[in-house]
Amino acid sequence: MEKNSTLISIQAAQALVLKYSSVTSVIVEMDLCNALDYVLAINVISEIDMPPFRQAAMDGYAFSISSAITYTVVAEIKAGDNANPILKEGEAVRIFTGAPVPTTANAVIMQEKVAIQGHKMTVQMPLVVEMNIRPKGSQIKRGAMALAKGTKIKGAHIGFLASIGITKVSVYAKPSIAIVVTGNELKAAGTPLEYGEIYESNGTMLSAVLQELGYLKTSIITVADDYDQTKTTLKEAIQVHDIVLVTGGVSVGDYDFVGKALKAIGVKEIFYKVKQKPGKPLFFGKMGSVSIFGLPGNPAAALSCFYIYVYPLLKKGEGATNTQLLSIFMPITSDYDVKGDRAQFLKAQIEEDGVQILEGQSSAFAGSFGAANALVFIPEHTPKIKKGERVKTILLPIK
Ligand SMILES: Nc1nc2c(c(=O)[nH]1)N[C@H]1C(S)=C(S)[C@@H](COP(=O)(O)OP(=O)(O)OC[C@H]3O[C@@H](n4cnc5c(N)ncnc54)[C@H](O)[C@@H]3O)O[C@H]1N2
Ligand code: MOO
Repeated sequence: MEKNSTLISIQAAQALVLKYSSVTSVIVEMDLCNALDYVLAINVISEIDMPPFRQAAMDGYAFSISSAITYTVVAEIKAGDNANPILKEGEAVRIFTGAPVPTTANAVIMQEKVAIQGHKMTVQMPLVVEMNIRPKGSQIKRGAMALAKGTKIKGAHIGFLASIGITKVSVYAKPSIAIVVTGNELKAAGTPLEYGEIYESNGTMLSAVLQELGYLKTSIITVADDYDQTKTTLKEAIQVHDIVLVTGGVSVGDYDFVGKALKAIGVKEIFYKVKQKPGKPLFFGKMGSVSIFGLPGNPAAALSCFYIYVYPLLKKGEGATNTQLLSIFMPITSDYDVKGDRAQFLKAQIEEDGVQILEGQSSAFAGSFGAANALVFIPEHTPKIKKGERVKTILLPIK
């Protein structure tokens, strides 16, 4: 990492992150019930027809339509019954939702639409062949694709795959992610602060945000502002993780050891410093297949950089084609004076009539991020934005 590297543009930095990241190559088989938020690596093919038999969709009566309007009820079939009685003309069975419809019946009438007298059932509505019968395989046929490779597995997918008897799926392994927080001033919450200390929050925040995105394999490692310790810690973290997010120590101060340490252990710098606010001192490097981000220590800057650069890398790893966060153009709700020349990401809240840029834009303040559901992107050299002007609004992937 060179102190005087030229700042690169946001677009160039984003392109480099994608260039140096790839779809996760490790595929693991796992129990379906644990597969939430994993990305399917191999298509799932259904081994059964669903439904596996002609299924009653209503509680009522099943019969074969004839010219008669009154039928004799000869049997009862409920869900789970293994029964397929042969119905003669004029005969019906009492049937319940989910039960197998006899092969010899071609209609189910709901019980609200019949009159019953003893064993006689009289239909009180026009009949249509196959009414209220879910055809065998109508949801999915045996041999058809149930879920395509590349799908991020949601709760509904798990339900559908369970319905066709799938118990295991092959998914891309999730990367293991180290969050290395640097700084002598950092103290774990729970103990009183000495003068000059602050509570560590970047590690906790990034781990929570990763968890929100479905990445649970994270470890938070703390290191003091000490060159040798920083080197050893980073080396160890890189050896056993796929992605290393370092926060703090990436700027130019005498005690900012991250860049020097990364260089000394052989991390290849892909870029350092981006023409943006916040997050100017952002570092991205590679060591073998491991991606290393040096995020700024300022919490809001670290989180901005996470969404703009780390998120796309994670999406690429999942095999997604759209790796950036979704963005839309929206009018801003009041005039905004832009400070500085760098392109900016401003914490913002989408409201009914547009997007509001929030108070508290300092990269040291994490609080306003909590109120934000979007980041407004302001291109470089924009002095002022007038109320109603449409601005690029990046939607945050928050729950
Ligand atoms: N002479 C210059 N000074 C600075 C520049 C510059 O260009 N020239 N850039 C500024 C900008 S912009 C940023 S951003 C910061 C980034 O610095 P570092 O990444 O080296 O971060 P630190 O100095 O270690 O910390 C910055 C700030 O954040 C607090 N911090 C750090 N880690 C955590 C944590 N885990 N949890 C909570 N808070 C944390 C730290 O105490 C500092 O207050 O550099 C500027 N300086
Ligand atoms: O670029 Mo720094 O991230 O503004 O505070």
